[in-house]
Amino acid sequence: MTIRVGIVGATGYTALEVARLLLAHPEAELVAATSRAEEGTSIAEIHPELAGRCEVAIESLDPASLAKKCDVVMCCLPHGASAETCKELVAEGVRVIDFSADFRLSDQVTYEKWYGVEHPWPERIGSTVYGLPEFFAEQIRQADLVANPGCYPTSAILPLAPLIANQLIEATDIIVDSKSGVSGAGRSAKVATLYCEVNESIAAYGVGCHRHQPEMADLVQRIGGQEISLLFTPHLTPMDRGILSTIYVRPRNIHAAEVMACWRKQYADSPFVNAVDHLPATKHVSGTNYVQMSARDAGDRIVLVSAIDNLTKGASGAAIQNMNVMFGLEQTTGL
Ligand SMILES: NC(=O)C1=CN([C@@H]2O[C@H](COP(=O)(O)OP(=O)(O)OC[C@H]3O[C@@H](n4cnc5c(N)ncnc54)[C@H](OP(=O)(O)O)[C@@H]3O)[C@@H](O)[C@H]2O)C=CC1
Ligand SMILES: CC(=O)N[C@@H](CCC(=O)OP(=O)(O)O)C(=O)O
Repeated sequence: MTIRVGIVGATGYTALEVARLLLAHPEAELVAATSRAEEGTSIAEIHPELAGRCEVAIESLDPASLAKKCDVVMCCLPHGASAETCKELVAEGVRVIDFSADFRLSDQVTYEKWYGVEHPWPERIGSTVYGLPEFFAEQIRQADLVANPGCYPTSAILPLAPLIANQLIEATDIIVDSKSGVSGAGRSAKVATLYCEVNESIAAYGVGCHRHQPEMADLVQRIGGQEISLLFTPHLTPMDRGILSTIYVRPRNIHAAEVMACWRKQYADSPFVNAVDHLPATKHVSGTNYVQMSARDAGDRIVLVSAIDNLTKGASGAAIQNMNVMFGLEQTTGL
């Protein structure tokens, strides 16, 4: 059986990456795509990279019709707008992978504090599986709705969670310093992502108030089983894609070698997580679904470095990995 996939929000960057990955997937096919602005065109007209390879028409969103055509829908909308659409799609009986942050957190109070809006479907906050198959594959397999992880959180949770779970580092002294390519900000026009703003420049943003800070802390706590506090600072860098996170932790009588050993044991059966001896760079994982991470002793700290591609393991590759789990395929199929 071929898995029939639909994309909502087909004009964006993550949608393009889903379509690109589906072209190489042996068990799944893109059958429908929707957009508010580009109804009546085709996905190849909007994304010329796909010309001659993918001629799916773009239609306006009708949840009932999409549910009839699809086994799973990739909902590639911004947070806020996404929850409402996910609710309608799930009500129509189709399985949904939500790319936004709307269902990732454990509780409504934290969501409304950090996102500044009322949640349209609060019953599903805290009862939607977080789409990180490295830890939640069993729940993902059964799910009607999967909350695909945030890009920065993926780069921090994978290195940190096993170290907290095994009590190898101090839980209240963690600094996550991340750099992202500009595609992380999406395709819609914003002054902050104009060429002259980002070219030849690196800037911090969201200092002390970025909404991925509670997501990282929440998930590391849930997986690690103890309360943590962390400080997260993102930076925008003049690259198309990629995230590099440098994470400063305080060891509890261990060295970097024990961190590497812990990761290798934890992720022995996780095909996309690689503890590597070299210091990872975004180029090492570009266009792939891999996470590379490494650890170094540095005075009274250990420094962890992780690299992912924000559009692949940070979004669309992770969604395909989740889809594979939901439909009983190997996690690596098509990736
Ligand atoms: N870019 C990345 O690296 C990552 C993105 N994500 C998340 O994935 C989702 C998609 O991201 P990305 O593809 O980059 O975003 P884009 O901005 O590139 O695309 C989002 C699409 O959603 C549609 N849209 C925008 N606003 C609304 C709205 N108010 N109501 C309905 N539809 C709307 C637009 O399509 P149209 O106007 O044609 O309808 C747009 O093309 C977001 O939630 C993002 O936060 C998660 C991890 C990484
Ligand atoms: C570079 C850049 O702007 N990155 C985005 C995060 C990427 C993302 O899409 O996060 P969500 O899925 O949680 O929305 C940001 O900082 O908001």
